[in-house]
Amino acid sequence: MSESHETRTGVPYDVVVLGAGPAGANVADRARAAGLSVAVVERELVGGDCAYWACVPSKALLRPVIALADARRVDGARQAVTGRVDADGVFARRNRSVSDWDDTRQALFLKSIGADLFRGHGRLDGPRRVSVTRDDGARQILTARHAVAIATGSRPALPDIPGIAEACPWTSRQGTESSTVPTRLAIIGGGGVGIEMATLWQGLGSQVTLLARRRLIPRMEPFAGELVAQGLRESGADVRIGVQVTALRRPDPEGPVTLTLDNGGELEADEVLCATGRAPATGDIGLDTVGLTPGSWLDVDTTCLVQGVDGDWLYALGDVNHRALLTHQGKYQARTAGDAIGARAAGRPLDDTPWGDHATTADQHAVPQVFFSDPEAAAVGLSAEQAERSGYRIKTVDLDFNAAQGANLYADGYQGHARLVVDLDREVLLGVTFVGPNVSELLHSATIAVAGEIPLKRLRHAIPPFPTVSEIWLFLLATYQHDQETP
Ligand SMILES: Cc1cc2nc3c(=O)[nH]c(=O)nc-3n(C[C@H](O)[C@H](O)[C@H](O)COP(=O)(O)OP(=O)(O)OC[C@H]3O[C@@H](n4cnc5c(N)ncnc54)[C@H](O)[C@@H]3O)c2cc1C
Ligand SMILES: NC(=O)c1ccc[n+]([C@@H]2O[C@H](COP(=O)([O-])OP(=O)(O)OC[C@H]3O[C@@H](n4cnc5c(N)ncnc54)[C@H](O)[C@@H]3O)[C@@H](O)[C@H]2O)c1
Repeated sequence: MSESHETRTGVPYDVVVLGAGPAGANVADRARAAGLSVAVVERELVGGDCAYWACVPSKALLRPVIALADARRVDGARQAVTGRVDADGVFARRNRSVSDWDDTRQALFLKSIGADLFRGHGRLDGPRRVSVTRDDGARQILTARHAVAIATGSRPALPDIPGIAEACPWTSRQGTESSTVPTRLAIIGGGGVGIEMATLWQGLGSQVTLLARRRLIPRMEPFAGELVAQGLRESGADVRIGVQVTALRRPDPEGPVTLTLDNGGELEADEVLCATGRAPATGDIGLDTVGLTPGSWLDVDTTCLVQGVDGDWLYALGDVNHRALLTHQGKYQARTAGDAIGARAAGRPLDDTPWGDHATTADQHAVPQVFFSDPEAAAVGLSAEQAERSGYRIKTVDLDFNAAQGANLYADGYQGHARLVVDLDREVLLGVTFVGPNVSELLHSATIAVAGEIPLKRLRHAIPPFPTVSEIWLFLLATYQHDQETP
């Protein structure tokens, strides 16, 4: 074996973290705060997909598109907006937001907390051991006295459509890193990636066609997808719902791509973007060496311990456990698991009862999510359908936002809709959904109400300031009270 392929064995740590995305960095931080030594293994960029190819660049790209649309909704401002979005300016903003895909600052964060960074591909090598293979082939073994935390995230899942390889489709990677605006962009999939990509590329000047098998953003209330589809159509996008792509053709790699549709039609585009979900990044991380199935999502308990592995040492956080594929939930899991690792290492008892210090209870009851489309769609907790399926006795309260004067002052003819899902037995909120301009900033109030299980009688005393978009709370709660009092 050559010098560069030498295997150095047994560098000992308390905790080894696989993957330095938001989940990995946060578990490292909490484990260090508990006084444990920590190694973090990263094969690409410290910061993960979120920082370079997902949340951060997509929101940096979307913000100018939505800022312009917001200005056009206000008489007086509208007249001052005469041009289109400047794509080069938007790309420059995106490049700054991802530090030109340079992770120096994020790596310095790991250094500042006292974690050691190992660059290379990490794999489990039996219980409590991780091998790291560098790009030059050198291999090193790290051992973990207390815990290994898998935070390797997810990757785009491509659909099994004939011609997919020849078509060289974009995924969210190209959708967030491209600095070229395709003249015609076809997007397959109507989930979060599909609607955000449609909003931003239509805003940047592409002619977008969004193809969805079912309704848009189907995990939210049905009205959310309907209003987002309406907004996309008003911006000029072609939104087709109930359509399947059955084949793709791109005979000339430099030429256009043709999509065959199940309704017999064809569609030609310059690029096609697959926004068809995610697969776990667990195919090549040595799961078989600890008795787990490579390529599977990792099932975890409330402290994020992986199920089916003996000895309380293997944790999985973030996308890889498939609980909620969101940065803020991954970070929450990582903080909770980091504290649990610290407690177990010190022999302290855990509080893993619901809402305890070492329980990720919010993953089950109060996951907030915002889609930064135009209008924005924001929801926390259960939709009415999910609540009914879970056996709750519920009442829904629905209102258009124009009930609130604050909304009408925020935007002329503010269009949006809100829904409360009330648990009638306890009179607390199970879920809240808002759709409309800038509702993203309303959502945390709803998350506090849902996670805090605040009785509606008390919530009535939380007065929204006049005249803000938040006034919608006043009208929603008054409507509920009126309906309860009216026989
Ligand atoms: C287009 C898009 C937009 C999104 N927008 C939002 C949003 O606005 N808000 C939100 O909350 N969520 C958003 N998400 C979801 C969010 O990006 C993920 O939930 C989040 O990135 C998950 O964090 P993570 O730490 O689990 O994984 P990641 O961020 O994927 O990080 C995993 C890290 O592990 C590394 N790694 C993988 N395998 C190995 C290995 N074997 N060895 C060493 N390192 C390895 C990877 O290189 C990567 O750096 C978006 C997703 C997409 C695709
Ligand atoms: N702002 C945000 O919070 C945000 C934004 C984007 C993505 N995300 C997260 O990233 C994850 C991935 O997003 P996503 O939109 O890729 O996945 P998704 O699972 O949310 O949506 C994928 C959609 O593609 C459809 N689909 C799958 N195969 C298809 C096929 N062959 N043909 C047509 N449609 C097909 C599915 O029915 C589904 O509606 C999600 O879990 C989401 O929560 C979050």
